[in-house]
Amino acid sequence: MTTKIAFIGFGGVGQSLAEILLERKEHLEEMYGLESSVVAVSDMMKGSIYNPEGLDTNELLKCVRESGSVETYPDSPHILKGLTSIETIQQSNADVIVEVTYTDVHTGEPAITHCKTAFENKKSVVTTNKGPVALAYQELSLLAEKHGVFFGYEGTVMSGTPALRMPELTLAGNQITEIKGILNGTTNYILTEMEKGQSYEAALLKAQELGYAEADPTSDVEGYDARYKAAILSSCIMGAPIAHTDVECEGISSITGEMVQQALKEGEKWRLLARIREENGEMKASVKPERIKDHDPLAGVSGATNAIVYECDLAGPIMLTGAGAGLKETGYSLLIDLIYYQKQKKLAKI
Ligand SMILES: NC(=O)C1=CN([C@@H]2O[C@H](COP(=O)(O)OP(=O)(O)OC[C@H]3O[C@@H](n4cnc5c(N)ncnc54)[C@H](OP(=O)(O)O)[C@@H]3O)[C@@H](O)[C@H]2O)C=CC1
Ligand SMILES: N[C@@H](CC=O)C(=O)O
Repeated sequence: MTTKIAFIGFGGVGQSLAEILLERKEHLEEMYGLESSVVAVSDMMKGSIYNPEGLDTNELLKCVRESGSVETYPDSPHILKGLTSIETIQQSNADVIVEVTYTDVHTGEPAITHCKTAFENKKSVVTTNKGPVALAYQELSLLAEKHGVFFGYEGTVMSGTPALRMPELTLAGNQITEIKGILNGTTNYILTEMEKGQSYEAALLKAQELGYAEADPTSDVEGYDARYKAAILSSCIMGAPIAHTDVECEGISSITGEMVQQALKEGEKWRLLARIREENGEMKASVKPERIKDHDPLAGVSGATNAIVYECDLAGPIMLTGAGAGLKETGYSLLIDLIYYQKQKKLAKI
């Protein structure tokens, strides 16, 4: 049965998933039985469109890229334009809501409300928005369970690199005692560009152009994005919810070009490191720039690549490295969730 999809937010990541679904259509149907149809898009500035019978994704992407609005899509008897995000979630016939609005690093809204509304209307959610998972994971996963729907959020930590499913599935049975890593692509890109002599400002601009940075890049450079990711890892992987405000947080805005060059001369590199560990029965987490030795595996992680180390009591330390940001990579993280949604549907769990 065709999975009907509604996009709430249609920026870089949303458009990238739409493109992947188009390009891989046959492969997804043959390999995973994932037949999908985009029925709606609702975006703050790019407008809103709904056709219960499905939209032509090629045409949709053409409209948004050429005119900046999905509402230039040709009219037809079934098409409805102008629904708000909440109306789209409540009134459309979508099975899955792809929540890809901006991450608000203080309140998690409006994404938390989008997810709740979807679950209460028996719709599944896949999202790369860190707000709902960092701030309301317990409540939202219980709500999804209560309504028998799926909640996928793989891309909220390290985009398309399976930083959440790998420990949950492949490292199952271990007790994970500590997690540390580089969890923000933008700041790692800036620091490594500064190592090559580039200025902080020029590197940040490039990270924005490449689609790595948050809508407001303060979230990246002040560490708030990585702080959300630390909170997500603590509740989803360590099983210990921690308030994001309890994560010690310092960004990279005070790191100067001179500091970066001085560290290099002394055989060290600056990296923005997140650490989550249990101390005296209490979960502690921090995000801060640290100077690490050149031979530390984390020092070799450059550009928008991220890395994470899980300290496992049985398997020992396991390090995973891969993209931490990027439109295609993050679009792909949503595809992983859609494939898992499809698997659950097949098992009649949802
Ligand atoms: N880019 C990346 O590498 C990664 C991004 N993420 C997360 O994925 C999400 C999407 O990222 P990305 O596509 O890069 O961001 P963009 O800023 O490109 O896209 C977000 C879109 O959401 C729209 N939007 C904002 N608020 C609302 C609302 N209330 N209702 C409907 N639409 C809204 C924006 O509208 P408009 O601009 O038209 O006003 C924009 O088009 C973010 O939460 C981000 O943190 C996660 C991992 C990696
Ligand atoms: N802005 C974020 C995007 C992914 O979460 C980053 O740079 O890591």
